[in-house]
Amino acid sequence: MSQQRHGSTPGEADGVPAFPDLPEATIARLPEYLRALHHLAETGAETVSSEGLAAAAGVNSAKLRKDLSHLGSYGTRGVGYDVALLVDQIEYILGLDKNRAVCLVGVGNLGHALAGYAGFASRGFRVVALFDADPKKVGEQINGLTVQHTDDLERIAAEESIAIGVIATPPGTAQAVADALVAAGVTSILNFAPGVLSVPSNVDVRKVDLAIELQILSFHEHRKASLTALPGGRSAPPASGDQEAVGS
Ligand SMILES: NC(=O)c1ccc[n+]([C@@H]2O[C@H](COP(=O)([O-])OP(=O)(O)OC[C@H]3O[C@@H](n4cnc5c(N)ncnc54)[C@H](O)[C@@H]3O)[C@@H](O)[C@H]2O)c1
Repeated sequence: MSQQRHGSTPGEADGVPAFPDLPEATIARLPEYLRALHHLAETGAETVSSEGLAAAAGVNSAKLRKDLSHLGSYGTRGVGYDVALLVDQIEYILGLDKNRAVCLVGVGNLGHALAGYAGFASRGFRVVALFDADPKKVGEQINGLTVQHTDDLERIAAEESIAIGVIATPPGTAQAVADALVAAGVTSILNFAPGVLSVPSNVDVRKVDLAIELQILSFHEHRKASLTALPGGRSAPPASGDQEAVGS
């Protein structure tokens, strides 16, 4: 089966619905495929085999083929996947062609690092506003943006059509910040503060917690050490999916 041609809307051909209902795990892997594809495109590659792309993305090739089949992408036998076409398809599904406006709330240690990170723009996101509740932070310039007071969040969110809010405030204030973002019309939240946020059903929340990732790695360390300590010195087998992102 062949891939769709450039310029067509992904998902309209081959009986694939215009907007496929993707498993969460597939959605989580699409950005990895995209990163690998961008790298391949930079090196001049026009096509890539499923094995090559799977290796570059750090997943197994059967999983990759299944994921891409959800997009109606099957590659061409003996040729593989068209790199530029697959980039178009994945960017379309992820909505990255929209160049969405993002705001950041909480410009402390973490917030400074996030606000100064150039990688958001190169991956299709415009960080358009920075907010903090501390008057001493208001007015500070970071990466061409001026930190604004959270009192102005609702007005600026409307003016800038902000769709995604990033929370980098202390955990004790994260719920109030989430409430303010929701009241301002923000419907997606990336939360760096530890804890669970309560939001309406139309709002999507993703959380990032490096301490959880470290705890998972700690489990693997613990498991390896306990297996090595078994009588007979049995060595620990690799855990399945060791090389893949947690949650993929
Ligand atoms: N997810 C991760 O892996 C990870 C890593 C580091 C830190 N964190 C979390 O990120 C958050 C920020 O950490 P930090 O070290 O940058 O803290 P910080 O104290 O340096 O910065 C917090 C900022 O939030 C502001 N703030 C407080 N209440 C606010 C409110 N209601 N509205 C707007 N701004 C408000 C403060 O004025 C301050 O500028 C914490 O919740 C921390 O636990 C998460």
